Amino acid sequence: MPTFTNAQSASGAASSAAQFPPITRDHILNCSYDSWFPKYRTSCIKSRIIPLSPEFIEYIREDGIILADDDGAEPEDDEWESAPSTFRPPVEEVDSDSDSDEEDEPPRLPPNQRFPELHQTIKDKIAELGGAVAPKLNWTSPKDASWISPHQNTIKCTCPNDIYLLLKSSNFITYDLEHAFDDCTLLATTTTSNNDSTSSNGSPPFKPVLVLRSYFNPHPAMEFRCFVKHRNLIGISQRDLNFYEFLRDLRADVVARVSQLFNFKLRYTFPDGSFTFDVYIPEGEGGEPLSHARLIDINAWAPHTDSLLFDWGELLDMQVMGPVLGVVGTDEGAGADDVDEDESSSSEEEDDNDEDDFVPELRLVEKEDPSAYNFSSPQYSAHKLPRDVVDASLAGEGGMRDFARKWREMTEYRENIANWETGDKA
Ligand SMILES: Nc1ncnc2c1ncn2[C@@H]1O[C@H](COP(=O)(O)OP(=O)(O)OP(=O)(O)O)[C@@H](O)[C@H]1O
Ligand SMILES: [Mg+2]
Repeated sequence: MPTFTNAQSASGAASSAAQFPPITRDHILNCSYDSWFPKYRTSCIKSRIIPLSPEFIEYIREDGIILADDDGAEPEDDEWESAPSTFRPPVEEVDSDSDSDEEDEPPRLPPNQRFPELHQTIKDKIAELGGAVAPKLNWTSPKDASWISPHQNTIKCTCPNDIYLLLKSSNFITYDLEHAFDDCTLLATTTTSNNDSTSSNGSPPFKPVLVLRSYFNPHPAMEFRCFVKHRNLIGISQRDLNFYEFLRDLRADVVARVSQLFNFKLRYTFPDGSFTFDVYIPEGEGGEPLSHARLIDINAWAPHTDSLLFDWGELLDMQVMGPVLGVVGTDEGAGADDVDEDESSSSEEEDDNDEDDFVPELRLVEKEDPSAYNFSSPQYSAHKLPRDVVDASLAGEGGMRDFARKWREMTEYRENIANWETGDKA
């Protein structure tokens, strides 16, 4: 969900100056997976939504990574045995062996002891979804942490520990917990709080959920982000900003499949008139080049949503017709619920052939397009760790273990030097 400089499009820089209509907490909440998935279930990837307890959120937030120890995996050597389920990145923290004025914290328990029911539910849901899932929280997936995955640089998870490792290693996930409402320009009138993302008792001001989606191998060329303004589909952009020659021949089919999903499902039913949605379009069957578009995600019409090959400025300036017949109001201004269910269900199947429809522009990366080459660094590189870590993770469990040992030696060596220099020899 968040945009970060290295992941942004070449046009992204201009978006900061763009004038967005007021953004409310409802606009953001309407894009939370649990808000829209039940309504569009038949167009989505098979998913399960698991409400998260405060203990789980605390676990995700805290430093250090303690994984469950109930998966039956036996440590292979003594080094690993000394730290069977704990791997701590080098964060600033007090060494438990060193003298400290601070009170000793009680030892942290692994997830299977800390929130056993939730841990079991996650196991059960993974099994229900066929044994492999792609996780996310309400808005955001941990795609910046795929480097640490044991499943070849993907967000594929086959056990709860895979999920914990991804969630705890991801900076993007922190966005959901700490910054989800940062873009809001209108404060909630019914609460005394500002748009802080934590309430006075420290829990998020929304119902945190873990979303598990049945895992498949998406072809990145067939992922698109679609922009909706005043209930008109105005633009479609490739999500993966590489050049794919074969997409040229599929232009008309891509627009047709996206329009079909939009007109039949989303257009009059989504609570806001302006939003973006992400789709995946699988290969077709029976002579059809493409199958139905699947809804992957819905994102707010807000600066934190990456506009990819469009510029937010041009999307905001684009002139579209006013409210479409049968829809009451638009999302201009504070109101978010501008269509009710009765209206939406009656008009859902009727408008595929609206003659006055805005023709959406499909933007693809062209062969000589600087967008494809403008990235001096790969996506999410700002969130990656040193090459050593990546190599270690790619080398599988053994590689990570070896890396953990080297890391430990390195930090111990540094601590010894530091202690020695301050005269506090270890
Ligand atoms: N079920 C799935 N199986 C495999 N990969 C998936 C699945 N669902 C999503 N993905 C991959 O994960 C990527 C990110 O998913 P998603 O769009 O839900 O994350 P996000 O954090 O909301 O992204 P953004 O910040 O761009 O809005 C998708 O582009 C897709 O490549
Ligand atoms: Mg998203």
